Amino acid sequence: MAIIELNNLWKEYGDQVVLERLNARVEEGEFITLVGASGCGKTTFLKMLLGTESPSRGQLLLDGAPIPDEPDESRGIVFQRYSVLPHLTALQNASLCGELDANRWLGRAFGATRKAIRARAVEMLEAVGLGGALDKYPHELSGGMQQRLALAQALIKKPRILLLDEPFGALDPGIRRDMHQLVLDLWREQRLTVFMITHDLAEGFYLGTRLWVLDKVRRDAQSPESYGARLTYDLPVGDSQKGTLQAIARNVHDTSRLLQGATP
Ligand SMILES: Nc1ncnc2c1ncn2[C@@H]1O[C@H](COP(=O)(O)OP(=O)(O)OP(=O)(O)O)[C@@H](O)[C@H]1O
Repeated sequence: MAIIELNNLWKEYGDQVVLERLNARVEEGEFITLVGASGCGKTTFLKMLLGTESPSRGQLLLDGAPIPDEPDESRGIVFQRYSVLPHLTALQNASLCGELDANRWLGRAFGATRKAIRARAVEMLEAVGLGGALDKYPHELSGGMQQRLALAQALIKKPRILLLDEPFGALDPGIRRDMHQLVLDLWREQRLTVFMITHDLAEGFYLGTRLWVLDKVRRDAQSPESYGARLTYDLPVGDSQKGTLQAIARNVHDTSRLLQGATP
């Protein structure tokens, strides 16, 4: 059975159609990279996978059942901007989720429970290359290190699905390459299913096992909100012929201009 299934999935906000008629099946272990013009609905789709937004029409299924309408342990997420707490050290940040689970009121665990939570946090921080920075505060970490910490936090509860919303967008090219390797290693070692948004088509082709393009097929310059984006390409990795790359770039560019109010 597919881990994720989209059946005629739509998302609307009031009169604005953001996503329309999405259909796809994703098997466990796939690495989907998502590209599309700014405002096309990529983050909205990720939020539906996370459970903080729900479909307007159609179905979004996890293991054949509707996605729970709250985030849970099966899905972890990393955003573009650092989502770590500034007043906690790396180790405290990574332990926080477990401590909150153990004691909702105090946000602290005690005794053997605390020891186990800390051990898991250290293990995860070592896995993302932060073993030497356990006691550092976020402002003492570089941008890349902060994203490593966010990854550790997202993976601490052993999710099956990892959602990445342009996690490397704010990083320098050299650091980005290191992060690519890290994400590929984590994906393989932890047998994750990954959905990653990127603005960088080359990154999408390089990292994914499958590339999705969200784009508006129907366009109305007078009323760009009447139509939503659809899945216009669903390509296996390696299908990186120049013509395909150029066609995708052109379509995404046209949609960008439309969304920004320019005549396409
Ligand atoms: N909670 C909301 N209420 C109303 N409209 C929303 C809401 N969330 C998103 N939208 C609208 O949905 C559209 C898609 O937004 P979304 O953030 O998913 O785009 P995106 O493709 O991720 O863009 P970017 O690449 O710039 O991050 C936008 O027009 C946005 O204004």
